[in-house]
Amino acid sequence: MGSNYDDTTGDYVPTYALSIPVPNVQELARNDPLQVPDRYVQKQEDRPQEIDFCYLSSDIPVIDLSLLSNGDEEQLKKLDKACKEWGFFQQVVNHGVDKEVLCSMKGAASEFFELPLQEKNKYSMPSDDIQGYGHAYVVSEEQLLDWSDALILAVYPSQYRKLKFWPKSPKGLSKGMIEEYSNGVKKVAEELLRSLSSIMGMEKDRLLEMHKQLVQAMRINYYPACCRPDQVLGISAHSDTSTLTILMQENDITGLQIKHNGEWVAVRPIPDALVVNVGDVIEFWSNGEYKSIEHRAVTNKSKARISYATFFFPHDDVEIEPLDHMESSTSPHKMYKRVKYGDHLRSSMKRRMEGKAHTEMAKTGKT
Ligand SMILES: COc1ccc(-c2cc(=O)c3c(O)c(OC)c(OC)c(O)c3o2)cc1
Ligand SMILES: O=C(O)CCC(=O)C(=O)O
Ligand SMILES: [Fe+2]
Repeated sequence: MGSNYDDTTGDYVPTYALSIPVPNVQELARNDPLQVPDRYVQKQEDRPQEIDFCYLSSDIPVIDLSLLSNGDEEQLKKLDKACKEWGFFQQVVNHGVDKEVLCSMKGAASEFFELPLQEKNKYSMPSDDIQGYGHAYVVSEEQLLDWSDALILAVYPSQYRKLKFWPKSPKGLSKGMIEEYSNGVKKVAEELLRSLSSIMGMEKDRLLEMHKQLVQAMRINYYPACCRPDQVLGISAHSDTSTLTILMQENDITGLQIKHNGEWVAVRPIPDALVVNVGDVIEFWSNGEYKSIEHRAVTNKSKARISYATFFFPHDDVEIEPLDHMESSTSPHKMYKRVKYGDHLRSSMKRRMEGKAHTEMAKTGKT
């Protein structure tokens, strides 16, 4: 497992997998809005089809964080059910992150993406890093590509930050702004981890302690409008390698879809709600009782969409394996092999995002 010296902070920061440089999609769409290059056209079976509305967005569980943090039994039951049946839930009310902070983050990020390419490229992601502006998870010249660009930043612990990738303009997407937003969603994640600890039959702080150090990274996705939204994917189907992911989406553009009982369900945004999904680490610790959710993002013809994913995950050295007490009558043995978290994260980054392939491989220990 590697680390790199960061000359802006003087710290050693973990390094990740190589990614092959690919064109900027926003520029591609701007230069030729009526064409989709072949490399972005998905295989027939992966293309977003019309969803037949077997499940509706409104079926996705909604959790009230303020009730949950007061130990409300009904919300705890709802959380347990949401994690078991969906791996995914929306919090509408009382998540505690100031609406102004959510709005400022959105305004600042759209200003960033509107900067000229030359300006944004000052923060360009090197091929041997996962931080910066560009594309991660591109592992072969033949791989089909997603219709999006991203800005990825490690936020906590602060020594993982590489400040050379933190935008200096526009002023709005400043260090202070990113920290304010990140501190807000961190409190939400910590609260949820306490409740998850309880429903997994442990002391409230146990899950947090098991991280050794709660690592937090942010990925701001930019999906340009696309003339053929039926042929491309904004982000291919995947589950997050995190413990939990908190996603903020635009209030008025639908793009996120989750796989539920084999069907894709559109997650229509609820204004100012934070969307939360269970990541692979919870799936492993819970011995598969709570599943990391497979999800993807689709594009649309008329509007660009921006989404803000914050990943929370353990320190690289933490050994992840199903907890002894999570072996149950339905899964009487440990379904996943023990793996160092850093190895799981890096091996998932060495592969293209492909649904839940990496959690399936973790069952055999061949990640
Ligand atoms: C030190 O800088 C970083 C470390 C890790 C990440 C990061 C963590 C993830 O868990 C993660 C992820 O789960 C993911 O979904 C598969 C993803 O792509 C959509 C990530 O880019 C990602 O990054 C970031 C920065
Ligand atoms: O844009 C979205 O709604 C999904 C983004 C996502 O899945 C991710 O960044 O991991
Ligand atoms: Fe994701």
